[in-house]
Amino acid sequence: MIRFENVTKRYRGTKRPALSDVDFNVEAGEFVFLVGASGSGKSTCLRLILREDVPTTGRVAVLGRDLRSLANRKVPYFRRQIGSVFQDFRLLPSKTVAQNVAFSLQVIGSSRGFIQQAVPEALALVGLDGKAKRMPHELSGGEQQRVAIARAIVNRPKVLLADEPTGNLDPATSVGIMQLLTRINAGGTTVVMATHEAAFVDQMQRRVIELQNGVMVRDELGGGYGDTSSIPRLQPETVRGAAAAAALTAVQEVQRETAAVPEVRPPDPPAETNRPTRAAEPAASGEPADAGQAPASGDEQASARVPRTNPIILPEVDVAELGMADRLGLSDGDDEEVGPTS
Ligand SMILES: Nc1ncnc2c1ncn2[C@@H]1O[C@H](COP(=O)(O)OP(=O)(O)OP(=O)(O)O)[C@@H](O)[C@H]1O
Repeated sequence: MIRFENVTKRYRGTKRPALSDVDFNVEAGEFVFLVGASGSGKSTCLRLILREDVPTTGRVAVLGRDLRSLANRKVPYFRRQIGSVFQDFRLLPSKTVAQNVAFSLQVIGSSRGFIQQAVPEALALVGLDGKAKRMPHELSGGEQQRVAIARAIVNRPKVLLADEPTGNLDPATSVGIMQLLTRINAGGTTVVMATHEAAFVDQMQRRVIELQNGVMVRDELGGGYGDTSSIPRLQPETVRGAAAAAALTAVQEVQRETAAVPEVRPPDPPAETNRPTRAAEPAASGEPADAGQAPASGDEQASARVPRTNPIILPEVDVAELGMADRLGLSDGDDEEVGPTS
């Protein structure tokens, strides 16, 4: 279905070829991950499959056609059989969800009847049947990518190319997109997906083609993402000034709380004398009540919750005085370490 024969692609003005002697064959119905570091040549592969570019040497054949001999005027017809989705969705912002999906059918001259039937079907497949009239900006990123997928498959292409389709999405949303692509593949569409998502590649155990600097270094059925040990790890590190910022926040919090506490005055003497008073009322001298007396009644407990002292008045914190700019690492040329240990 997709055949690369000793494909080398050299972009003008570059020293190193983007692809060097790449050779593989994708059969109908396969799900293939293209993996490799940034710049390894994944997108170049997809561009060659879509006939956006041609190899410098070697041959690319898709759906039985040698793309080098495909006349330019026939390229749009050829592309109708290939759906594409990208990291940045590429929706038309002024068209509704349904219009975005319908648009790809209108440009290829599909009949009104077919469009009216195919668009709702595609939106239902991607789980967006209730959102046909929404504008793209009213959707989440995951929903926008679903629209893009609906647009890519509405014409029932034989091949779906996906270039980092989850690159802009959070992990949970990405899982939904991967499930959707798996479902589309299960329906018979060949899927070729370029990705950096090691976890998905490891979990799905599909065919993996790995590129390194344009060279195909692995073609493995049921493979994982591969060796990620060379990828730098993100280590927890001390954030400069974090301790000072936390301390300032805590002080300001206390200030706010104490400022909000009403001044505590001894309660007025009760009109009646038939209730216990000693534990609830401070002594005339202002001394706190003796906690060692008889168990307090409900009233007394409520009274005991009232703060018994005047609020602590803290002076306003002068940020400049604390040298916050320095402590937050915002001043020039100051190497002083301020962190949890200082
Ligand atoms: N139009 C172009 N002109 C010149 N060089 C290009 C062009 N497109 C890509 N390249 C170069 O070809 C190499 C492969 O690029 P490609 O975009 O295929 O890599 P990639 O694996 O898809 O990277 P990423 O994961 O970052 O998308 C890179 O060195 C890149 O700089």
